[in-house]
Amino acid sequence: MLESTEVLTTAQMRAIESAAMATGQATGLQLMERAGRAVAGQIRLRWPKPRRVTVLCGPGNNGGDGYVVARLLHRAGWQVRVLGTDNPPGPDAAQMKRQWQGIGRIEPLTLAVLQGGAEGGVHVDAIFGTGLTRPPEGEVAAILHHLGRIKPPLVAVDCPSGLCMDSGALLGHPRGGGDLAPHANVTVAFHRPKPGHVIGLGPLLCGELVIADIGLHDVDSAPTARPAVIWPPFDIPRDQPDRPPTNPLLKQSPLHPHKYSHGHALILAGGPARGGAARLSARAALRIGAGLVTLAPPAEALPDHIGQPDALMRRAVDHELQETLADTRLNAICIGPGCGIDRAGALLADLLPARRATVLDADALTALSRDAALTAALHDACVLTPHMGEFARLFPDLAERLAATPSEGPAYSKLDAARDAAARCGAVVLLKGPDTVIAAPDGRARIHSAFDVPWLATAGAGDALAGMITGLLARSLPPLEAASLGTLIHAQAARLFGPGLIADDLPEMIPQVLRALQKFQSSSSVATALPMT
Ligand SMILES: NC(=O)C1=CN([C@@H]2O[C@H](COP(=O)(O)OP(=O)(O)OC[C@H]3O[C@@H](n4cnc5c(N)ncnc54)[C@H](OP(=O)(O)O)[C@@H]3O)[C@@H](O)[C@H]2O)[C@@H](O)CC1
Ligand SMILES: Nc1ncnc2c1ncn2[C@@H]1O[C@H](COP(=O)(O)OP(=O)(O)O)[C@@H](O)[C@H]1O
Ligand SMILES: [K+]
Repeated sequence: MLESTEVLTTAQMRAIESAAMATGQATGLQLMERAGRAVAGQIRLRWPKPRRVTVLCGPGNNGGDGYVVARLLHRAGWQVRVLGTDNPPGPDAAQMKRQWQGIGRIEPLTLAVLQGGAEGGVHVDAIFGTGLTRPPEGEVAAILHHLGRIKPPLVAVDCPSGLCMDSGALLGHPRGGGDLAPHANVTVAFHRPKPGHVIGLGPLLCGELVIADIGLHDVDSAPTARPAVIWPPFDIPRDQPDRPPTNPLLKQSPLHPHKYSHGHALILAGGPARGGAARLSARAALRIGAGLVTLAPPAEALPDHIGQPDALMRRAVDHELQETLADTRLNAICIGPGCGIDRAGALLADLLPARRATVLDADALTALSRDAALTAALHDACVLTPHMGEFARLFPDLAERLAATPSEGPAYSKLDAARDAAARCGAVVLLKGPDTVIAAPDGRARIHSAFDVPWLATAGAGDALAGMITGLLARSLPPLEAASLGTLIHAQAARLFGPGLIADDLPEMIPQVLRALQKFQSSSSVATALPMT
C-alpha cells in the first residue's frame, strides 16, 4: 500500500538524505541498514519459508543495501549467493560489504558466473538505484538482459536496475521499449515514490511498489522544490470508515443554495452529425454536479440534439460567442470535442479574451496549434487536455525531447514536459495516458496513475473527461484542482465499471464515485492522503 503521496525526484531525495545525516538524525549506515532490512522483510513476507536467493550487488549504495539483504536473509536461514563488483564502494557500502564477507563469499558479477550457479530461487536486483547516470553496459547489461529473458522471481531494491527514477525511462533504450528489461515482482523503494516509479515504464517494470519507511519523516521539511503529488487509485480507508461528508462537491453554498450557485457550464458542439462527443461532455458535466449545462451547436445542428437528457439545455451558437458570454453566469466552457477545427478556432478568438474558466480539448487543441495568436491568448483559468499526439502538435520541441532515446540520467520526463508546457502557455496542462500528468504554470504538478484500467482507453473517454473537468470548474474548483479531481473521478468510474466500459458509461458511474468520495474528509484529503490499493 502506498501511504505517501509526494513524489520526490532523485535530487530531492538526496537532499533529504543529506539533511538527515547533516543534522544527526541518522547516519548513512543506519539508513542503509533500515533500507536493507525493509527489503529483506518484504522478501520474507512473500516467501515465508527460507529458500535459495541470489543477491546481485552493484558498485554503489544500492549494492550496499544488497549486502544488508544478504546478511539478514542468511541470518533467517536462507541459502544466500552473492555476486558483486570489484569497484571500491563508498564507506557505508564498503562496511556492509565487509560484514557480508565475514559470513560468505562474493562471486564476480558476470553473466557466466550467474548462469553457472544453481538455477531457481529468488533474485535480488541491488545493482543500480538512484545513482544510475548512464546506460548499463558490458556484464551488467548482459545480466539484466538475461533476467529479462528468464524472468525469475525478482525483487528490486529501490528500482529495477537501468530504470531512470526521474523519468521512468530505461537509459539507452528507445522510449517504451522495455520488453527485454527485468520485470520485478516487487520493488521496495525508500521514503517516497520517485517519478520513475509511477510514470513511463516504471509501473510495468517495478511490479508491486512498496514504499518503505526508513525514518526520514522528521526531515521532510528539508528545502525541496515543489514535489509533485501522486493521485493514486483510491479506496475507502478501512481504519476510517465513516468520515463526515465534506468533499467540495457536496458542500452547500451559503444560506440559499440554488442551481446557479453550482455554476453554469457551456459545452460548444460541432456541426451536423458530429454532436456525440459534445453530448458526452455535457452529460458528464451534469452528472458531476454543474447546476446547469447548456449544449451549444450551430443552429443547423440543433435538431441533432433532441431527446435525452431532458436536464440538458440547448441553444444555437453560430460563429460568434460575444452575445452568449454576456451572460456572466456561464462560468465554465468546454470547447473541442466534436467541434471542428475551424469552428473551434473562430470561437476561441472570442472566448479566450473573456478569460472564463475553459477546458480546451480535441479540435480546440488542434486549432491552437495552428494559430500562435490563440496560444498567446491562453490564460491561467484554461485547462488543456492533450493526449500525446495533440501535445506533439502544440509543443513539438518538448515532445521531441520526451521521445528521444535517453542516453543519460536524469532523463527528460513526462512530468518535466507537462510542467514546461504549462509554464510556457500559462495554463494548466493535463497530459493524458495511463500516467496522466497535470501541471500548473507555477510548477505544481499531479500524477495520476491508471495503469490498472487499460479499458479506459476507449473512444470518447477523453470527451467525458473534458466534461467532468468543465463541471468541476462550474462548481468553482480552481483549474488544477478541477483537472486533478476530474481525472481521479474519471479513472475511478472506469475502475468501478470494469472491462467492457464504453465512454457512455462514464457519466453514469459518476454518482457511485461521488458516494465513495463522501467518505473523505475534505478535498485536500482526497488530494494528498489517498492510499493505493
Ligand atoms: N544515500 C543514502 O543515504 C541511502 C541510499 N540508499 C541506497 O543507495 C542508492 C543510491 O546509491 P548511489 O548514489 O551510490 O547510487 P547507485 O544507484 O548505487 O549507483 C551508483 C554507482 O553506480 C555507478 N554507475 C552508475 N551508472 C552506471 C552504469 N551505467 N554502469 C556502471 N556503473 C554505473 C556509479 O559510478 P559513477 O557514475 O560514479 O562512475 C556509482 O559507482 C539508492 O538507490 C538506495 O538503494 C539506501 O541505502 C538508503 C540510504
Ligand atoms: N492505457 C491506458 N490506461 C488507462 N487510461 C488510459 C490509457 N490510455 C489512455 N487512457 C486515458 O483514456 C482517455 C482517452 O482520452 P483520449 O485519448 O482523448 O480519447 P478520445 O479522444 O477517444 O476521447 C484519457 O483520459 C487517457 O488518460
Ligand atoms: K536496483
